[in-house]
Amino acid sequence: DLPLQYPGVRRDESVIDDYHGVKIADPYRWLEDPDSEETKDFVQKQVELTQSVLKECDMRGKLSEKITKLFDHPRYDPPYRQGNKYFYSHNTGLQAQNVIYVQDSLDGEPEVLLDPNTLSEDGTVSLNTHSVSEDAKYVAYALSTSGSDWVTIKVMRVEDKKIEPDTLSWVKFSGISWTHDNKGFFYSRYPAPKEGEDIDAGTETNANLYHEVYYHFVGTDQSKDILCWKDPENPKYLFGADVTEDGKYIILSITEGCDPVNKFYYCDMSALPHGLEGLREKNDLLPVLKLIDTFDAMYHLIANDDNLFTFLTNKDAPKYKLVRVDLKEPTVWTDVLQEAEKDVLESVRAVNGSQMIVSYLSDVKYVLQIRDLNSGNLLHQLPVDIGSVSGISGRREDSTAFFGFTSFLTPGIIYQCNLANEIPDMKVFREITVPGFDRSEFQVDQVFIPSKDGTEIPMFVVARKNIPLDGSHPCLLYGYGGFNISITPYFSVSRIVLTRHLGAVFCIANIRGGGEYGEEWHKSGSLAKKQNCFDDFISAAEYLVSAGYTQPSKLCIEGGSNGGLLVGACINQRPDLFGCALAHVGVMDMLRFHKFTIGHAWTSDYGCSDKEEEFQWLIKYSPIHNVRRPWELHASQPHQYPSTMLLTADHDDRVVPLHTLKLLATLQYVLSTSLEKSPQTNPIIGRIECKAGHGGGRPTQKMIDEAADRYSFMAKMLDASWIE
Ligand SMILES: O=C(NCC(=O)N1CCC[C@H]1C(=O)O)OCc1ccccc1
Repeated sequence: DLPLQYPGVRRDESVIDDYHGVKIADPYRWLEDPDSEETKDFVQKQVELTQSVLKECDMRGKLSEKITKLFDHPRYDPPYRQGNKYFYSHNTGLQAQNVIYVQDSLDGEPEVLLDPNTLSEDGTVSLNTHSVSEDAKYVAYALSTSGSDWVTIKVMRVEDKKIEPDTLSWVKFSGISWTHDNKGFFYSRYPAPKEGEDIDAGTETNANLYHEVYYHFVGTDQSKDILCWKDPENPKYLFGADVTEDGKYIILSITEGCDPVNKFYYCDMSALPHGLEGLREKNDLLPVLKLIDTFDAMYHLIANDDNLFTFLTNKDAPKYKLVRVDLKEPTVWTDVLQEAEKDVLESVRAVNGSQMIVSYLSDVKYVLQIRDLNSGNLLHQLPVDIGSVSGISGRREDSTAFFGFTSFLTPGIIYQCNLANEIPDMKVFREITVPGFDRSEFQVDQVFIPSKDGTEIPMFVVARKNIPLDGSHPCLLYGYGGFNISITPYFSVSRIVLTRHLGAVFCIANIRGGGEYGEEWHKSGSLAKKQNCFDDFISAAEYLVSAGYTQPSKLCIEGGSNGGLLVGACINQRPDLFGCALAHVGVMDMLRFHKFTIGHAWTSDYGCSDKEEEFQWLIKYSPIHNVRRPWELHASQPHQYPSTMLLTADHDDRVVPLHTLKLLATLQYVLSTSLEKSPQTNPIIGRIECKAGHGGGRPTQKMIDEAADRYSFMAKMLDASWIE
């Protein structure tokens, strides 16, 4: 087939930056302005080009139908108790957004409490977070529009569902934490942008700086909120304020990036002679005590008994451990639960008086235990399959805990764990079933493959049972590799459809940079060692070919955000190894990412081009700076780039769309010139969604439409055939 005709795009050769003496051109700098007519025109032309390619992807209809059908099953999150009521999130199947229900008891008649579907015609208003007051009289909730990170907090009375006038704006990266007098809650926000209300929040790119903590009194105007914390000397800092489970302390966690490290300040509420109102009169900040005032480790409060505080930490423990301190003797720390030999202490939930539910990550699978909170001693092992545990709910005053379980072939099970008995009994509280899904048709394997430097990389392989390893199967290899995030088994409707109807092999490579083996694993895939992520992913791809699962022309790589960077870097480094590449909302300009919205927080994994040594790391793999005509890469056997779809959305203010637009323009330009030497017939296209963001809060129909687009593109490019 003929090479695609790409839109002619202006290159401004006059934009040359000087990085520590190295001149770097940035001809598509003008694409960084989302509001310019020229950028809008660029986007429009790319949307039209992509539509013309998708029209030829004839599996789109069938994929959309199968994904819709399989997705149309009831889904629940584990319930949690607050006051004398229970709350849970539920979706009947195809609702745009999940709905929050309230019950008077676990088997009481559920009532709709918060239904975001009533807040917009197209389902683009989503519930970002919510928090019920201690007495369950109020629920405060944060709404996001079009998937932006900006949220507006509202308050509703639980009893009669009356929405209070309270409206809190310019909230971002915020929790909601109520004081136990139920008068109000702490939240975090940024100063209102100087251009005021008229921006289309989520489409702007300016940096988020000067985070602040406020306290809001229910029934008052936001202008009356109490400023509790800010730090103008450190504009990058992010703050989170929480009230302890006993209601006695306000804790303030301070981070300056995405590393698992934080400062930990606290304030004994009884030390506030006139309560929080007192702060307003004196125009003071919260009178905190600084327990931890460095960023050399993470301190996550698990429980306190008055001034005895128990923390989950990675201090001298890259696989995490539990420590305890008496606030009255802040230099004396004792170990409650030592760092494990191999497993990562992933989460701890204090429940049932002085017990705790402890979850470990063991070779990327969850292990669940009940331990004694005071001694750390093991009490019981809870039997869970290979998969992921989520949403552990339960408190110290509860003897019942709930948690969710999911895996590649398990849509979802909610377990109820009664801890009152000597032997805790785990029973199925709810099981999600998916009509038309027969798990016996599939199998899941976990393999460990050597990377370039010999490091063993775990990889999950999901396929139909007993496929012949004859290299004939379309294969989708997914990866992330950063920010201490572990990609553990989860039920994915779209991947099940691909495995069932295209005979695809779906693989997740747990490459370095993630949290799968703790902080060492994270660090060995970041900063100067970021190339390890790409080497690991390339090794995983080579294994899938050499083991006979697939062949390069049938291999598709996929990743989102930091995983989009992974895909962008890998097609530059090994264009010969893949037949297709799908990069969602990728970080593609590694020299400028820190200038936009919250990008400055990612220097903890990437470094920053403002520093010479770090510039040298970044320029070597930055996707937009390393696009080469394959002939330049391998004159002997020039291999064109894989068919590539870059995806982004206009309200993505986590990873701003300019990254994707600049890479799209660069690829289309470089790969469509000197075709005689480096033929490029594989299409390079962009899918640019409107009224959508980084991914969170996307309504069901938009998720299905995007999956149908990208996987029908993949099916076409891998020349896959449909299996009824
Ligand atoms: O930026 C992130 N998270 C990292 C993130 O979203 N990243 C990191 C790289 C690109 C993108 C992604 O992979 O989703 O979240 C905002 C935040 C909140 C509180 C403290 C620090 C930061």
